[in-house]
Amino acid sequence: MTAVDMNYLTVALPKGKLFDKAVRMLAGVGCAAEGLSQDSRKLVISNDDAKVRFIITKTSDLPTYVEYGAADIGIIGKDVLIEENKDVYELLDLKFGYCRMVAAVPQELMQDKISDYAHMRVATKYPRIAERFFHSMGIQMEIIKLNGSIELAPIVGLAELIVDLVETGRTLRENNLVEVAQIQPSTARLIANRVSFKMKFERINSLAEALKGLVESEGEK
Ligand SMILES: Nc1ncnc2c1ncn2[C@@H]1O[C@H](COP(=O)(O)OP(=O)(O)OP(=O)(O)O)[C@@H](O)[C@H]1O
Ligand SMILES: O=P(O)(O)OC[C@H]1O[C@H](OP(=O)(O)OP(=O)(O)O)[C@H](O)[C@@H]1O
Repeated sequence: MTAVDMNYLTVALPKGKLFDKAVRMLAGVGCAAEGLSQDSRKLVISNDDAKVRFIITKTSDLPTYVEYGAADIGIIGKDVLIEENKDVYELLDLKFGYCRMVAAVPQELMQDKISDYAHMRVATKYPRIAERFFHSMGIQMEIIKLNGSIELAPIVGLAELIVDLVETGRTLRENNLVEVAQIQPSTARLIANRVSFKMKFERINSLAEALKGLVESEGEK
């Protein structure tokens, strides 16, 4: 079966922090498959009765699968959606996976104002977001792209600042870093391929409506 099989809905799920809750929410609106787990080595899991198949992708690749129509819909963090900048529809804020993108520095490098950091080096997994933020502040910076453990960079002198996600603040604290700017809050979003949204409108729209109802009922608890 190919991704363009009109009878199937292909749903992309990101491996990692958002996976379990995304699976639970989809199951809550009747979109499920047996054995759907990120511990499994299987990357495609189908439910032939419900005519749905799930694909499990690396987080940062998920918008690409949806943009190209290899998946009809997907669930992904707003941070990744902005960073990857793909041509997809954002259908719904699923209101989980709360975190925020911040700029942070080692305590001893704290300055009075953000412009005092001009021309320093910024380590980040999110170069587009970092670039855009400093540009909007009228500050020229050198952006260094890393793939994880960003907090290490200022400790070993690779960069003076970082732009990274903060949830509890524990990672910043334990590495003696302090926030110097809030950049962007993030939650998980439901996204759709533009063509799929038209061709499979009934199915995608009713799923999005059901998820919206679930989000609202969870918000009331
Ligand atoms: N504490 C947190 N740290 C990072 N992301 C978080 C956190 N809380 C929620 N999120 C959300 O979860 C998404 C996925 O995070 P996760 O750490 O699983 O992926 P990743 O680290 O970007 O992927 P990979 O490990 O493949 O590089 C993030 O894009 C963000 O939207
Ligand atoms: O505020 P906290 O609750 O401490 O969470 C924030 C940390 O979690 C994420 O890292 P992750 O675990 O995804 O590892 P990574 O940096 O290697 O991607 C993020 O990049 C921070 O390092």
